[in-house]
Amino acid sequence: MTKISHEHKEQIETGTRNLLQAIGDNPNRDGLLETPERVFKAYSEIFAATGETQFNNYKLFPTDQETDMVIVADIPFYAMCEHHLLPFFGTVSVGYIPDGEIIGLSKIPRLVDWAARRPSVQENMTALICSEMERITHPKGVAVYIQSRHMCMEMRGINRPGTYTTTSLYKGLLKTDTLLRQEFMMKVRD
Ligand SMILES: Nc1nc2c(ncn2[C@@H]2O[C@H](COP(=O)(O)OP(=O)(O)OP(=O)(O)O)[C@@H](O)[C@H]2O)c(=O)[nH]1
Ligand SMILES: [Zn+2]
Repeated sequence: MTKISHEHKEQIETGTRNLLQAIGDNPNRDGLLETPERVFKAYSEIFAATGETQFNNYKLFPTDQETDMVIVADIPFYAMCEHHLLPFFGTVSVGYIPDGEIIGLSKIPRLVDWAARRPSVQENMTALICSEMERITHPKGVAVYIQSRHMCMEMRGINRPGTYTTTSLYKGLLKTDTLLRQEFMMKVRD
């Protein structure tokens, strides 16, 4: 994943100082002196895949075995909502029915991290993981299910701690075959 370029370091640091000043704090007090640089470092990680449209860090293996469905369930993720720049976090479950090619299993959590490391909303993150699984593995079907808590709904605004939002997207056989879809949901839902 690319990082925020060094030429943008100054921009983020100045922005952070302005923000601290605007909320009524003093960016020059001891406790805040290194904060702008820390924010730059943190955002470099948290937003590392901003603007990237294709996930490239994967490996495929040919297979002539018949496999009904491969599921990687409960992959933890942390992302930032694009409306408030506050965290939303939870788990992603990905299922797919291979068609002659399988993806290295660890690449699925890597895909989830890549999709999460940009300002986004849960629905778009769900769609991005799903469309990249389709593009990369050319499967007979894909399912993506996300369960997430949104800090913008918990620590401000409507203030509803503990509420969960679920989103899902089904393609191919997992959209058209109710039994397969039920099997996926049974395996990923507690
Ligand atoms: N659909 C969707 N909405 C989200 C997501 N993250 C945050 N939101 C919502 O984005 C909306 C933004 O609404 P606005 O009315 O523009 O912003 P706001 O005044 O801060 O809204 P409140 O949160 O209701 O105080 C809110 O309803 C948030 O709950 C997400 O991942 N998906
Ligand atoms: Zn939000």
